[in-house]
Amino acid sequence: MNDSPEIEPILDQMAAQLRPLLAEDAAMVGIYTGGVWVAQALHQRLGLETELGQVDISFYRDDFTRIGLHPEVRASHIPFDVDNRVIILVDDVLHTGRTIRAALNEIFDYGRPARIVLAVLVDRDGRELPIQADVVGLHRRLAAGAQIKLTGPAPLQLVTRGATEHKA
Ligand SMILES: O=P(O)(O)OC[C@H]1O[C@H](OP(=O)(O)OP(=O)(O)O)[C@H](O)[C@@H]1O
Ligand SMILES: O=c1cc[nH]c(=O)[nH]1
Repeated sequence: MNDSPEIEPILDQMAAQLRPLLAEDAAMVGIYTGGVWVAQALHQRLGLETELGQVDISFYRDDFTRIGLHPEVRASHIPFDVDNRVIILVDDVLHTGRTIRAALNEIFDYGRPARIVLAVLVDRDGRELPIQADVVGLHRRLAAGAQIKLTGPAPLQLVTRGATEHKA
């Protein structure tokens, strides 16, 4: 079901919430795939000088040894020194929290940031780890089998698949 709200105003709102949290040398990292699209939009709105970083968390997944490698693994690229920096970590959907756990592990392999701020376009229910976002575009409560997916890169749209959404 394509029930996509307008994404551009949500991105504007997220950028406005992020602005006061930025230190002078703040940098941004997006998680492939959808998180990179959202990060590109926020990076541009915030006018960050540091080049956008991208991570593919496939090697850091906690089920990696069970399911193996996704056929389409992209190279992670963090083109700045993470030590002592404020890093804005961006993803499209926060669900169980396992992707964010993996991304944090990967970032810490590069160094020790001063702070990591988490921004997500959609915060849906179903957390399995104690991870919360600092900036959220929209909240969704979905039935267990349902999925909300960001399609893109242009236009960015949210598509809900599976069971019916029961509460916004
Ligand atoms: O909180 P979690 O339960 O970990 O789920 C959230 C992740 O699920 C989706 O990624 P997916 O693995 O589908 O990859 P994609 O971004 O390439 O579609 C989404 O983009 C988030 O990264
Ligand atoms: O609904 C969901 C859950 C996990 N990942 C998504 O992209 N959507």
